[in-house]
Amino acid sequence: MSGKPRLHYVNARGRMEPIRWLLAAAGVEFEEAFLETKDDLKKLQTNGDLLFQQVPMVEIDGMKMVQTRAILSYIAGKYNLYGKDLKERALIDMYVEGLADLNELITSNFFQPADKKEEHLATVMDKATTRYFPVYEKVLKGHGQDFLVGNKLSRADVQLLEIILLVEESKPDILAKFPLLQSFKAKTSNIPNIKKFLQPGSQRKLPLQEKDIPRLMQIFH
Ligand SMILES: N[C@@H](CCC(=O)N[C@@H](CS)C(=O)NCC(=O)O)C(=O)O
Repeated sequence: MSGKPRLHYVNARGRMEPIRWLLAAAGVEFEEAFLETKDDLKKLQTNGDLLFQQVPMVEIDGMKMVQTRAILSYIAGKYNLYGKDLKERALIDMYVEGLADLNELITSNFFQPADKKEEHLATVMDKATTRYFPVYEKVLKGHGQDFLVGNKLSRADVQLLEIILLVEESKPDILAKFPLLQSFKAKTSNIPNIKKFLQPGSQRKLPLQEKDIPRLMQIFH
């Protein structure tokens, strides 16, 4: 055992990607064990390694943690990315849950029938522009800091940057009307640990391709 957290998931973004992002932002090196087949998943299930028979699973500090949100909370708490008190934590949780909702909308686009994808994506982008991004723009404005909460980086900032970049893959000008989010993006992308994670060849995963979907379905269904 190297002592590094060991991530068990498929070689794709999915539910593990925010965990990769958070560890990278915290400057924590991690190892990945990719599930290639349904048998790999079955093996973990049979060994009793997965509390609810599901991944993501992260081996960390002698635990085999499952449930994405629980894993993220643990990492955020451990690496001081979760606010300085309960009130800051409450704000961080609200901001993060909003981002999780937006992320879910984006991800659901993959599962739309081919002839509905374009229309669905337009609806999602509209929601991003009218419901979600205005909130973060307003928070940054009201708060007057480079970060969403307090005056230091938190898991909310890390997840906001992840989602901005994700949305920009479908709509590169999505931040056109959000000047504070533009400077937020520029500044947080330049934080050394994050900058490193954004370089090609890091453990950050590429967008899911249509051709990968059958392979992932075969493992999970
Ligand atoms: N609430 C869980 C859901 C985990 C989940 O749905 N995992 C899927 C892969 S993304 C899975 O393991 N599916 C296999 C199964 O349910 O048997 C979390 O957030 O971690």
